[in-house]
Amino acid sequence: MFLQLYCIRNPFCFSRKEVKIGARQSKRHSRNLPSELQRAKRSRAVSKVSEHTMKRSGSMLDISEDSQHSTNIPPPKKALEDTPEASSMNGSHVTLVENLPVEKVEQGDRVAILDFGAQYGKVIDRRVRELRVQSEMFPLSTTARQILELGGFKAIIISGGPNSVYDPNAPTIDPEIFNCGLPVLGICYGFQLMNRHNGGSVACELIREDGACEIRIDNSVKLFDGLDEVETVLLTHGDSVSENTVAPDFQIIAKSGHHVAGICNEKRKLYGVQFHPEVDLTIHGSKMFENFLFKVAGCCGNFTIQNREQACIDEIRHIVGNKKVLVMVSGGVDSAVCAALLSRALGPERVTAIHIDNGFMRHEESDAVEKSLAALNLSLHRFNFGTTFRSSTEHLKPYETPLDECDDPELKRRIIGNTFIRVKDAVMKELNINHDEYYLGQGTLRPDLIESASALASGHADTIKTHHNDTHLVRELRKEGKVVEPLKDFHKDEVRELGKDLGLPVSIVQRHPFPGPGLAIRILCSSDRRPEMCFNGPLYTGVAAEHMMAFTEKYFDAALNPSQGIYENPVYERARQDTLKSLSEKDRELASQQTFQISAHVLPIKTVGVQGDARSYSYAVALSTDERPIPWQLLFAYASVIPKVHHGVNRVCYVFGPKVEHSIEDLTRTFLAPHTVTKLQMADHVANNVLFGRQNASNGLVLPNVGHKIQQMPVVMLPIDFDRDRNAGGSYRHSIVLRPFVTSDFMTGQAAIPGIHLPEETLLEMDHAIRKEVVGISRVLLDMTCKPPGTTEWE
Ligand SMILES: Nc1ncnc2c1ncn2[C@@H]1O[C@H](COP(=O)(O)OP(=O)(O)OP(=O)(O)O)[C@@H](O)[C@H]1O
Ligand SMILES: O=c1[nH]c(=O)c2[nH+]cn([C@@H]3O[C@H](COP(=O)(O)O)[C@@H](O)[C@H]3O)c2[nH]1
Ligand SMILES: NC(=O)CC[C@H](N)C(=O)O
Ligand SMILES: [Mg+2]
Repeated sequence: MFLQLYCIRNPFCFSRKEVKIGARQSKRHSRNLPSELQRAKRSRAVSKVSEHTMKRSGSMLDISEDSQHSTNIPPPKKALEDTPEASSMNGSHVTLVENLPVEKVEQGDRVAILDFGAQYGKVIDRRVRELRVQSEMFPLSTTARQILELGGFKAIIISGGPNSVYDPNAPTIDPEIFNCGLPVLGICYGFQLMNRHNGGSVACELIREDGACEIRIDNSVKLFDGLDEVETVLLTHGDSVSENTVAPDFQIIAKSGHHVAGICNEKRKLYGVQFHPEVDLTIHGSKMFENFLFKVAGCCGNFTIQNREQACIDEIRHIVGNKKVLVMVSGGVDSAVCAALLSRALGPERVTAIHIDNGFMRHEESDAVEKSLAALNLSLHRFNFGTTFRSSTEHLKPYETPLDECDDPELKRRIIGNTFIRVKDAVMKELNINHDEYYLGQGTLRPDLIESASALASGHADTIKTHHNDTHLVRELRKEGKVVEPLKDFHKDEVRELGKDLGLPVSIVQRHPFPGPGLAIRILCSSDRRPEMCFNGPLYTGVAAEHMMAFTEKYFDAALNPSQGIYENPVYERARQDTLKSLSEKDRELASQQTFQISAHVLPIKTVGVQGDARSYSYAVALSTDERPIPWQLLFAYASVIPKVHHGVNRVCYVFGPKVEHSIEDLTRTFLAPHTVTKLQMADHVANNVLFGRQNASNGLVLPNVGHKIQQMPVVMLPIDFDRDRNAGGSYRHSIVLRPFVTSDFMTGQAAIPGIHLPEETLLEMDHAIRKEVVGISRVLLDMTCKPPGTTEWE
């Protein structure tokens, strides 16, 4: 089939290309849980409570700026019974200090995890424990001797990390780890360390890989026993090992294109994988851990998992003693579960809940939150501090930019997080709460801490973004021992399970998350009308945008037109293969009768992403086409491939409507002004009404409620007018990005694909309804990016 592709960004418009596209075979398997674990899951007997009935009493408080409500609540609930037979996972803690304050444990097999600052270090720990093997996380400086002296360890797992092993200052490992006789599994950075320390080398390559990819494996080795020859795995790396840089005495056991994706020395029981078996996007990751733990390391899986609910309650009682807790509740599942646990542990009379409307909530969100939390029987006070948040500044900076003049996403986050704490202090004063008698309760989860690079989660992680519940002021409070966060070792799916066990209503437990900083981060601000585009990265150091587009052209040539001669280069060949594989038979057939015209524009905005366990802040690409039906398979294939070859790009979107004709050279000046927030509130409201089937479609039909098919849908505002009159002055219009997202734990995930995860008509209706009902909208876009390389949120 032939495709005509335009890649356009001022003034480097590409010529028309005629190109060929092939077919995709994609395969998904469900995880193979070991039968023991499945039995454990089935037999999980956790005490249930019936839903509370709401009793309201109490007075209105009078301290907020706009409005406030107070709901004082009912009699203590029966404390949760111990359920020794219950088997839910026990959380673990990272050993933070460098000199191993770990007790010798006599019974059971254990696995040591060396933490090199991975985003997924605690996910490794979780997978091991799910297989009923105890695991312990250690700092990267831990030596083989220390591990052997502690005793009981049957294997070592080395995590990924944000660094490059060849950097002079990169964290390194005790080489004896590879000679101490214990089986070792190195993951990503851990694999790269293993290869380098055993005589191989690692280099930064032209093509990086972020997202789910198909690799070929040698399933005759123990690690891959029982798996298919082609497996879907998550890769996220810029450094690679190639065939001729593998350590001597190691065999290649997996390949991703021309990159080596796995090595082993079976005799020494050393295995290294470039991909991440611990995350959901590696379809058979659990099976690989099972093979490593049981077939390679000989663990017996006899670890008894403690009742996690009871562990949380014990922790709360231990920290709080006979004092009280002021718990911050957003209406989301984490804080609701946290509040329910506090209430069980301490009795509701010792728990006060506050909900703060920071001015960046969704349309009428705080009303809905108050109603939904009624089911929790809490003493709930609601306050509105919109004006305070908007004018708040970062107190650590010498210059003070108020939030509503900020365009730096990290600065916005820090201001918002610290303002939450200052506002909480004002609320305590108003409620006559004595600081000495109260702890602060927060529904902080593992991903919040890991993404904020908290020492509570890892010693060496990169800051992807500062979550509002882990800013400087929160950390100060933690140091004083004034914070209680019982869910800090949980992931979202585990919190939901716990919430269900606690008897919380489905409406709360299954609610889509909403970030604390809310719409403030989802509005991409711009103080500059004419942004400079500057690509910094391995490929673009010191090189201007036109070079990037020239590279794009070359890449698209390589991907789609193999007959032009430059394609012996394995990088281009891999890119071409990836694109070809991503097309279904049907699309290929359709494509063979048609000519596609797709434009690619690099947008002059950067957003936060997570690549190779590190933060990225890179450009977004917008694809558009006049082809109908919309060639989704092809568009999603580009979305996966473009960031691999353009290290300056971490997101790819589709622009609904006609093909974008002009390059985007200027931005709509945008700040967090009230009318801007209202505009996004409206767009978000309209999009969610369509998603949850609450609104008639433009053709009069009621679309089905499909909200449960995805886990979240950030609705984001871009300071871009795609079709503005180029002779006029600046535009006031914005565009809206829809980010429907499919995930279980939010550590990794994928963009919802029209026709697979969500009906296409739902998305088309969202586009139509937003443009019809919200004034000043240019275009609606669909984010097609996996996490990694993009995050769930845009900012
Ligand atoms: N508007 C708010 N008022 C009071 N506390 C808040 C607010 N927003 C967030 N928080 C606090 O920050 C914590 C982290 O927020 P986060 O959004 O991750 O969790 P959540 O809102 O409880 O659940 P979800 O992730 O499902 O939205 C919350 O558990 C809560 O303690
Ligand atoms: O309470 C929060 N405070 C924050 O600062 C924050 N940032 C991201 N999120 C939510 O976390 C999940 C993962 O988001 P990302 O993929 O964008 O990192 C998604 O569900 C996000 O909505 C936040 N929640
Ligand atoms: N996820 C990782 O461990 C990444 C390792 C290294 N930083 C890379 O990009 O290759
Ligand atoms: Mg939330």
